Amino acid sequence: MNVTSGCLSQRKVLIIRRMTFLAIDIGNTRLKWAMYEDHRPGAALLAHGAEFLEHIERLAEGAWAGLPAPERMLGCVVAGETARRRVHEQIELMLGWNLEPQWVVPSVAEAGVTNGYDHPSRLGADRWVAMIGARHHMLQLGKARPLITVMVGTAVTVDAMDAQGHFLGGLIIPGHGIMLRALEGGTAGLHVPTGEVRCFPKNTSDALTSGGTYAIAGAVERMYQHLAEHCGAEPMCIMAGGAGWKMSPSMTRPFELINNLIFDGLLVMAEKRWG
Ligand SMILES: Nc1ncnc2c1ncn2[C@@H]1O[C@H](COP(=O)(O)OP(=O)(O)OP(=O)(O)O)[C@@H](O)[C@H]1O
Ligand SMILES: CC(C)(CO)[C@@H](O)C(=O)NCCC(=O)O
Ligand SMILES: [K+]
Repeated sequence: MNVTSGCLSQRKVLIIRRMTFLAIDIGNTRLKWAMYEDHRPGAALLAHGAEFLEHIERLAEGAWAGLPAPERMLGCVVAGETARRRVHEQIELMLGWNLEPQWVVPSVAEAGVTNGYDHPSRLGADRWVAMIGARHHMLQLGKARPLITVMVGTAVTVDAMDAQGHFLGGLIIPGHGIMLRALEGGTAGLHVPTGEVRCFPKNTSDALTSGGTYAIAGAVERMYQHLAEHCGAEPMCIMAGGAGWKMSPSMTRPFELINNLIFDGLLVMAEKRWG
């Protein structure tokens, strides 16, 4: 009898403390989502997935069907108002989900990071969230240093923060895919298969693939130099994005590859918002 009631009350506590959290990242090409057991860094991942933007309408009947109802949701969107509205529609279709969707708007300061952009709210929400996630990672690993956050996706961004967590500014460059498509579209004779990254490319395929890769690696190297000189200290570098690993062999400085940087940033922000 005692044992049974003990189990029951334990179960009750578990149910009360459940704060399931849905994180959504609407990028330039794909929507990525992740369901966590709680809205704090390190929370257990319950489920995750990705959909091309043209397939957002599949979410409610597809990947989200059968998921536990999230208690809260925080998202990050760079794909524009229409994509955001289409996601709201999917959330509304979910039976039993009673969510007030919240979306990150870059501000002057959040979660220990300050924003040096001329117009702070015009900074891409993905860059803001990634920097907050990256700084959280750095502080967990050790002491505060200048920090470069690189995101390798449809576009590439290289963002610099000083050791105090002030965002100094950053670079936006075309992603590898856009660079190659621009060359294919803008020249008469460049239609070749993907090549290898080489120091001295001797065919068109290798020349294009290496050119794109070293354009990205070179931008990171330059930002590293700017930030090291500005701060008088060696920066740490954190790299994220689906194609980050492809850049690894071509990078010139030590860096850390982090898989779910945007989700990590959203978890940090969610904990600050909701405790
Ligand atoms: N060898 C490579 N080196 C660097 N980048 C690459 C390479 N191959 C592909 N990419 C880039 O990686 C991108 C895919 O990365 P990822 O999956 O993070 O992006 P996505 O989810 O499609 O983009 P977004 O988050 O902007 O929606 C492609 O768009 C391409 O530009
Ligand atoms: C630069 C991208 C496209 C990278 O995803 C995104 O962060 C964005 O749309 N930014 C808005 C412009 C800016 O950050 O200055
Ligand atoms: K609903």
